[in-house]
Amino acid sequence: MAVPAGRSVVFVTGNAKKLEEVIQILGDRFPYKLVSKTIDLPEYQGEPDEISIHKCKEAARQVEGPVIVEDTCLCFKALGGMPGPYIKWFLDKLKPEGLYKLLAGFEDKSAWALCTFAFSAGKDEPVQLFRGITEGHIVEPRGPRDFGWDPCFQPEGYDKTYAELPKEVKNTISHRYRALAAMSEHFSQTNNTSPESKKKKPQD
Ligand SMILES: O=c1[nH]c(=O)c2ncn([C@@H]3O[C@H](COP(=O)(O)OP(=O)(O)OP(=O)(O)O)[C@@H](O)[C@H]3O)c2[nH]1
Ligand SMILES: [Mg+2]
Repeated sequence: MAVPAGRSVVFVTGNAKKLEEVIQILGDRFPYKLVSKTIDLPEYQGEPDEISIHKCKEAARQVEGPVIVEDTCLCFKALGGMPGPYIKWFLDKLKPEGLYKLLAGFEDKSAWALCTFAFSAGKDEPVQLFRGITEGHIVEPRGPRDFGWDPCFQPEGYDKTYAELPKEVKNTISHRYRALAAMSEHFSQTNNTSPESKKKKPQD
């Protein structure tokens, strides 16, 4: 499913830090004009794919046009993948210190961050998913506190937490970067092979 050339896609999120990273990561690599809209979409329950599909359908219903949404999970191996999509509430109540303490009784501190972008061309259109995973460990919080659980997630192969790493580094290894790379690649291909790509792109 492609978006007509030159069209805008609305990124619906209530999270300013997510939006900031998406803009930094995408730069001008995305073939459509990305505009953002702040809507606090419902926090659905279920498996990550189902949640992203629901979220995207609701966004498309409200925006009535092409939309992108994103849902982030932080999954602890020792807890069978929990908190997963419920990390928002765990973080809210426990803060990064409490997330670390949650694993006190377990030797295995390994975890993975999963980011799912979901795209729909509009209301009643199908939803496409693009996923990115970064593996790491849950550690005692270190670094600036300006974004969620970043201080307690140390990506594999690094001795710094997401929060301690320069943004330029986080943004080339993160779950969000990987999911966006998959989405950009898909749309670049769709864009290059669609008949519209051979025409001059109209300005918005
Ligand atoms: O330290 C972090 N580094 C990240 O890279 C990151 N990405 C998301 N989060 C947090 O994890 C929860 C996901 O929940 P979530 O996907 O439903 O997001 P949200 O409700 O804030 O926004 P949205 O659903 O309106 O887009 C929320 O608490 C986010 O703040 C992150 N924390
Ligand atoms: Mg949310």
